[in-house]
Amino acid sequence: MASSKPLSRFWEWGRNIVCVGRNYAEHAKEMGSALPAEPLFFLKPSSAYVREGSPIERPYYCRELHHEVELGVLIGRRARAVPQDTAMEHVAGYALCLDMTARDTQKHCKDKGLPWTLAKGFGSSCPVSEFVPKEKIPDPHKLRIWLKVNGKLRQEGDTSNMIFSIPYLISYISHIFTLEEGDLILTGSPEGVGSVEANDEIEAGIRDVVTMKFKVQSKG
Ligand SMILES: O=C(O)/C=C/C(=O)CC(=O)C(=O)O
Ligand SMILES: [Mg+2]
Repeated sequence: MASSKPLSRFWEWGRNIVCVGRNYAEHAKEMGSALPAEPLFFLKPSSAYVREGSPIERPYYCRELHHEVELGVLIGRRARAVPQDTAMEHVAGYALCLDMTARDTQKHCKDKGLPWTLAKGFGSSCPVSEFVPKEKIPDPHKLRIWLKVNGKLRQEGDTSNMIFSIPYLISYISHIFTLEEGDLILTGSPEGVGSVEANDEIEAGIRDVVTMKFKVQSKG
């Protein structure tokens, strides 16, 4: 377990949340989506952050709220058009993250060719664990990430199965816009995504590194 105190300043700064999609072949397959030739990404507002102790809230327009467990990469130093071979120098550390998704809304957006903001960017759509400094994770591509709902295992994946590696993602994104200190990159979900209901408890972890628990808000 990470023994260090969380560096909450990273979360409090309220920086950008950049999410990568379809970065695991098995998840793209379960969604019936083609594998991306280049990274697919979208943004969440910083108000999407939620820390342990606060609930995940289902947006009023959503009937099918899904969990996606993902490794988060926290940027520690500004990255502007950086090459892959120095990209990891810009990483401060990691966090476990959930990319909570209004799946029915996302399907509607996909069908209509609309952006995914309603489906992915609502308040509390980005629960995060405590911050894990990079020194505690020698190789972020050798991690086991998992998620349980009410004690039952739903997702378990290995970060070695990412289609686009972390240096590739940092380099790619940094050629489109500058990544600032405190920005968080969600690196995509492995397979096994599924629905949660009011009062469900989500527990998730990076094996031997960190765990976190969140409750889904009851209705009313
Ligand atoms: O392909 C789809 O229909 C949906 C993909 C996602 O929701 C993308 C992600 O957020 C992900 O892969 O983690
Ligand atoms: Mg995702």
